[in-house]
Amino acid sequence: MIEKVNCAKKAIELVEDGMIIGLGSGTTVRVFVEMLAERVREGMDVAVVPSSIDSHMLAVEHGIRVVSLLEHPEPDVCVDGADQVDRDFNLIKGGGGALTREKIVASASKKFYVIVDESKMVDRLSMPVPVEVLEFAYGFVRKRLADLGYVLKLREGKGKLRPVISDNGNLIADVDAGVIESPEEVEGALRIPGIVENGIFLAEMVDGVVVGRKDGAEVLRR
Ligand SMILES: O=C[C@H](O)[C@H](O)[C@H](O)COP(=O)(O)O
Repeated sequence: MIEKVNCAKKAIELVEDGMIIGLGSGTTVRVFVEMLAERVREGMDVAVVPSSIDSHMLAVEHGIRVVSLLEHPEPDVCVDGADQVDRDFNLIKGGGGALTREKIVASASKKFYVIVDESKMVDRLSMPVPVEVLEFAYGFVRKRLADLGYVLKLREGKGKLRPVISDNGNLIADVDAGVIESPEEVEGALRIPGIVENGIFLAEMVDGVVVGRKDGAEVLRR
């Protein structure tokens, strides 16, 4: 937890008065929101474009002004967590099923900063890749992935029978692609009609990674 706090503290330094902030989702973002709310109470004027219903509610509960991507199609900065970050800054995201809106908000923003504790830093991406799939296409997508040697598994929910449904009304599933040698290749292979989006965020999107450790945090840039 202290790692997340240190990480969020450092990320707050990247935020300036008057900014529109693309807001990611997840537990690290939650800590960031708490600190951002403090700044807002102190008089900082910012607004957020949330990437999930969860983040939207969180911002509202903390008294942070929420705006839409329709009004602000190019936020100044996006701050979001990740499930894994490799040595080149490729990411896997979507552990919370928010990958599609997160990828949209991160792509739309002028800068994209990833906030993680050091346990997320890995040599190579290796966890199953979250995907959002149209229910209509599920059988086809599963077969196409099996033909490529990948196993697709529907996400098991908590407090709900499967499948987990995204904020956009689609299925959330995970693709086991083993240890990923080439994130570009796997990301390309996951571009199948019916997969709305996949959880590989290529390094070219990332402006910096804020890594939280027990004794502080640092911003790594490419
Ligand atoms: O769908 C969820 C998001 O991609 C999160 O940003 C990611 O899962 C990291 O979340 P956390 O900060 O809770 O580890």
